[in-house]
Amino acid sequence: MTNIVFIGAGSMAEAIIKGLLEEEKVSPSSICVMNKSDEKQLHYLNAKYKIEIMCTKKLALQKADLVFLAMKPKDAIQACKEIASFLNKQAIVVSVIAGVSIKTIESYLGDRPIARVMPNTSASVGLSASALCWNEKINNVAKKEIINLLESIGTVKVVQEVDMHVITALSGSGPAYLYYFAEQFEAAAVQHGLSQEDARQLFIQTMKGAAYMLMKGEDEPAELRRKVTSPGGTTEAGIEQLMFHKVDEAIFACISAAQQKSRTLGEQFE
Ligand SMILES: NC(=O)C1=CN([C@@H]2O[C@H](COP(=O)(O)OP(=O)(O)OC[C@H]3O[C@@H](n4cnc5c(N)ncnc54)[C@H](OP(=O)(O)O)[C@@H]3O)[C@@H](O)[C@H]2O)C=CC1
Ligand SMILES: O=C(O)[C@@H]1CCC=N1
Repeated sequence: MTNIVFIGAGSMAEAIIKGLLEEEKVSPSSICVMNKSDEKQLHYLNAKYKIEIMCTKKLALQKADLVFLAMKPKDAIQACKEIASFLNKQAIVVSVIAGVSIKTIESYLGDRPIARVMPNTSASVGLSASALCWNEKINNVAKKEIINLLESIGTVKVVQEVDMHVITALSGSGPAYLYYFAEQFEAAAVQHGLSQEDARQLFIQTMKGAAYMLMKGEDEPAELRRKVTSPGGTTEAGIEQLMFHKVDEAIFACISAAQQKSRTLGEQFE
């Protein structure tokens, strides 16, 4: 993939660009990024990553091998209309847009190779959990190239498109839930007298250690929890409060609402 164009220059585009460049999978000069109007953001990206920003839409898209659609769902139709006539026939379109189906994108960009990926912002440190699906126009060579490229920003799971809504809710939005937990646990520890610095460091390391234990996969999550929870001890007292306050129901409602929002966002454009 020698020429990559990003349509959209926000958080997700930057996270992917940062991950790709850090892995040296592509050179800065092979990436061109454009947005709707925020020139300051383009200059920031150019200064930080040395990627191209002054590209002419028509020329950049005519020679693009890969085009990332990285705008909000509400801007997707307008953006697709703006690029449709300039895209070359071979260009592979990779959409990171939440909710919007491949079929909808095909209806604006025509019958061409289109993939949909749901990454997350941990792409910027090479730790995205990306889910990927595609239409039948993507050949095996292109599949391998896309997977190879996305592996430079984290793990890649090839999935059925129908699963993308719940995946968006789980791992696309997921980092935000964990940051929310970090905020709340830190605040609670500070209210009980710990310094913010100590609270943050201890909680981060706790999340990292727990994630590592889960990754090793030697025990189920429930068994790992049991090993921490001494009968009549502190963990039991804490978990009882999580159960009393129905955190399980809150988490179910969180995933339900997020996946439903993904469906609704997509349906708006069908
Ligand atoms: N943020 C996240 O954690 C994740 C986001 N996503 C998906 O990624 C997409 C982008 O999200 P995010 O990066 O957070 O959004 P941002 O708001 O940060 O960025 C959106 C970008 O799209 C640009 N844009 C809007 N309209 C057009 C247009 N017509 N032509 C070119 N560029 C345009 C904006 O330009 P300007 O600023 O000039 O208006 C801006 O650069 C969304 O669809 C989201 O669902 C997926 C996974 C995770
Ligand atoms: O909040 C959003 O809509 C996007 C999609 C997944 C993460 N952020």
